[in-house]
Amino acid sequence: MNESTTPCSSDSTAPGLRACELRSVDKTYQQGGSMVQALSQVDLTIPDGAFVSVMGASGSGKSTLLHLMAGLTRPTRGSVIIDGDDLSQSSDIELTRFRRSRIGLVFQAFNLVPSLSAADNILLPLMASGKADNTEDRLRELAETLGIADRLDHRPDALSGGEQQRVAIARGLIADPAILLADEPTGNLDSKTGQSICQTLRTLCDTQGRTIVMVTHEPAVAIWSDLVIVLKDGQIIHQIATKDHPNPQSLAIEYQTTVDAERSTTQPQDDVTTSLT
Ligand SMILES: Nc1ncnc2c1ncn2[C@@H]1O[C@H](COP(=O)(O)OP(=O)(O)OP(=O)(O)O)[C@@H](O)[C@H]1O
Repeated sequence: MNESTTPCSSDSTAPGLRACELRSVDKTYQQGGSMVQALSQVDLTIPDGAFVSVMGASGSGKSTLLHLMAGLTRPTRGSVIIDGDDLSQSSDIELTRFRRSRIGLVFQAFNLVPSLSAADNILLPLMASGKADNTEDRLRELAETLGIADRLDHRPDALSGGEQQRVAIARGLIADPAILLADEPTGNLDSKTGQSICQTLRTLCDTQGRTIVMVTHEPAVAIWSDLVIVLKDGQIIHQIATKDHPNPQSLAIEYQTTVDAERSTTQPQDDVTTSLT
């Protein structure tokens, strides 16, 4: 199964509006004397307001896909269009400006500044672009939505892992970005805290129409999204509508069946190891 075009769509999204479009994207890295093809001929459209997960084995290209959407790297070939801007045509300065104003980034390791309060960490992207004036209402509103209104004066080391990730999500949203990109946002959290972060992301999508793209290895995390994109060897091999799955186990079975079917076309069944990571 190898779908050349993958139009993600979800019942909860408005038709026609596109937050993100990748057209015939290749990404090649130079590694020593050889080239590594991290992504190959990726076509993907993510509608405004969709919550999409990206799953795949280690090295399948998930982070590369996210980094391209964030403007952290450029495609070797093809176009990456975010909120109407073609990033492959942008200069370095334009890309930096784009990242600050149009992209929210959330990482597994939170990446908060230890010496700053939660409030200042959240406001950091606005400070960097000189737009931190009159942000008190926006800061309060976001902190209340994320359940950290009473933690704003604390530094990161006085916050739990879940609270730190909520601060990181608030920082990602403070500039009202076109897309929130999350790279394994629950990877450093216990499963209960991880589930509450997933629930918060779901609520942000449902109540504020946020477009979210999240890399995860966990079916129990991916089930919160609308659609799961499955990557293998730099190609999108399948998409899974989560509404077809009553629980993470059922989603895991479709994911694994897809990956195993791809494997069986390239190697004997006896060699197949079944792992979600
Ligand atoms: N900066 C880089 N230089 C050279 N090769 C790279 C670079 N970044 C990624 N790669 C290679 O590109 C391929 C895809 O990597 P990528 O990090 O996107 O995969 P991934 O699915 O996110 O993996 P993981 O789940 O382990 O984080 C891998 O073969 C990786 O070694």
